[in-house]
Amino acid sequence: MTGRFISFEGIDGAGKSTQIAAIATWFRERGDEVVLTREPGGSALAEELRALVLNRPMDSLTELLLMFAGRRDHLQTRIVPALAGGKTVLCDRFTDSSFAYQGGGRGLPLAMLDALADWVQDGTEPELTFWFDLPPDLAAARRAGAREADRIEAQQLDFFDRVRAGFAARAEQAPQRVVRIDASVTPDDVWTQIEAVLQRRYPA
Ligand SMILES: Nc1ncnc2c1ncn2[C@@H]1O[C@H](COP(=O)(O)OP(=O)(O)OP(=O)(O)O)[C@@H](O)[C@H]1O
Ligand SMILES: Cc1cn([C@H]2C[C@H](O)[C@@H](COP(=O)(O)O)O2)c(=O)[nH]c1=O
Repeated sequence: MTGRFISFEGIDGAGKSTQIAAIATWFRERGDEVVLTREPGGSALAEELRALVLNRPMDSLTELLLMFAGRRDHLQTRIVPALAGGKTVLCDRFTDSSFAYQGGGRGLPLAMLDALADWVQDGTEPELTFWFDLPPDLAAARRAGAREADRIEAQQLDFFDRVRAGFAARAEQAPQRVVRIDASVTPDDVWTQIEAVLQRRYPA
C-alpha cells in the first residue's frame, strides 16, 4: 500500500503551521492515518541537525549539506516507512525549501541541488505541495509579532525576495504538483483556498 506525501512551503511566517492542523483533521475525518512532520528535522537525528543549522554560524554549502543529511535520515526512518504503511504524510517544508533558500537565497548552483535531491530522495517526492505565497515585508511583520528570529529568519528582505522567487520558479517547473495559495489574506480565507484544492484532488 502506498500513502500520500504532501508538503507545505513558503517564506518564514507565511502561515503554514497555522493551517496544517486543520489539513490533518480534514484527512483524519476521511479515515486516513496522518503523520505530521517537518524539515529541517522530523527524525531524532535530523532534529539535532536542525538545532545546529538554525543556530550555529556556517557557510552556505555546509548549510545545504546538513539540510540534505537530515532529509536522508528523515526519509529513511519516518517518511518512507509511513508511506509504505499507507499513511498520509504532511510535511512542513521539504526539498523545495532547499531550492528556494540555499539555491535562490544563498545562490548555490541548482545543478548541485538537483544531484543531491536525486541521491538523497531516490525517487520519493511529494505528490502535492501547497506554496503559501506572500510578500516578504508582510511575512516579516507577522514574524516580528510572533517570535525571536533564528539565523535564517534574521536575513534581510532582499534574501526573502530571492527565496520567494525560488519558490515561484519551482511552482513554474512543476505546475501539477505545486499549488500556489494566496497567503496574504485572513486565515479563514487561506483555509477556503486549501479546502477547495483538497476537495478537487481527493474527492470523497
Ligand atoms: N493568514 C494570516 N493572517 C495574519 N496572520 C497570520 C496568518 N496566518 C498566520 N498568521 C500569524 O503569523 C505568524 C506566523 O504564522 P505561522 O507560524 O503559521 O507561519 P509559518 O509559515 O509556519 O512560519 P515558519 O515557516 O517560519 O515556521 C503567527 O503569529 C500566526 O498567528
Ligand atoms: C527544509 C529547509 C528549511 N530551510 C529553512 C527555512 C526556515 O527558515 C527554517 C525552518 O524553520 P521553520 O520555522 O521550521 O519553517 O529552515 C532551509 O533553508 N532549507 C531547507 O531545505
